[in-house]
Amino acid sequence: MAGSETHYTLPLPVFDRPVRLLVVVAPYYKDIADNLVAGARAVAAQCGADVEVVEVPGALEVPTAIAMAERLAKYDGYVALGCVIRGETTHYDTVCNDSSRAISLLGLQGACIGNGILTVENRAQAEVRADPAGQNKGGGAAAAALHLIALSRNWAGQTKGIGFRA
Ligand SMILES: Nc1c(NC[C@H](O)[C@H](O)[C@H](O)CO)[nH]c(=O)[nH]c1=O
Ligand SMILES: CC(=O)[C@@H](O)COP(=O)(O)O
Repeated sequence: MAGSETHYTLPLPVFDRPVRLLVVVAPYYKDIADNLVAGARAVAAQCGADVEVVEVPGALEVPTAIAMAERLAKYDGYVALGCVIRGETTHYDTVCNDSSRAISLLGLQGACIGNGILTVENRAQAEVRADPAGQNKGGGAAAAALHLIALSRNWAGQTKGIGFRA
């Protein structure tokens, strides 16, 4: 790890055929969301991926929209973006946990999803995490989706098949 990095980052995958990414963003905090999308777009561009962006009202709607898109069989992967900032009530926990859980369940069903929904205590924490020149969590979520797409493509056709003997 070099300089001010806080964690190791895998090199981006290389693709030999087109990649279609859908970014599903909740612009509940619009400036934060805009930065997350900018970071995701920049990383997608580095891999030559095509990007479509759709907006939903809040983080809770993000996995629902991804599930709807997955049924279209049109995208190779998804980037979930948004920001949840703790308020006065327990609603914060519901929005954080349910959006995250639903995204994870979609992933276990085979969707290639990077989760870039920020779950923070205050706006300052969100700003540094969304900033493409800061922690760039939007870019990180795009990279995660791209890595899963690459893994899934590399493994396609490598099943044991009927009658396989080790
Ligand atoms: N409080 C935040 C929300 N809340 C809204 C929910 O996500 C949802 O849209 C509503 O309950 C209707 O189903 N959403 C965020 O993205 N961020 C928040 O901080
Ligand atoms: C994260 C939330 O759900 C939040 O913004 C709602 O705020 P509150 O708990 O004050 O209603």
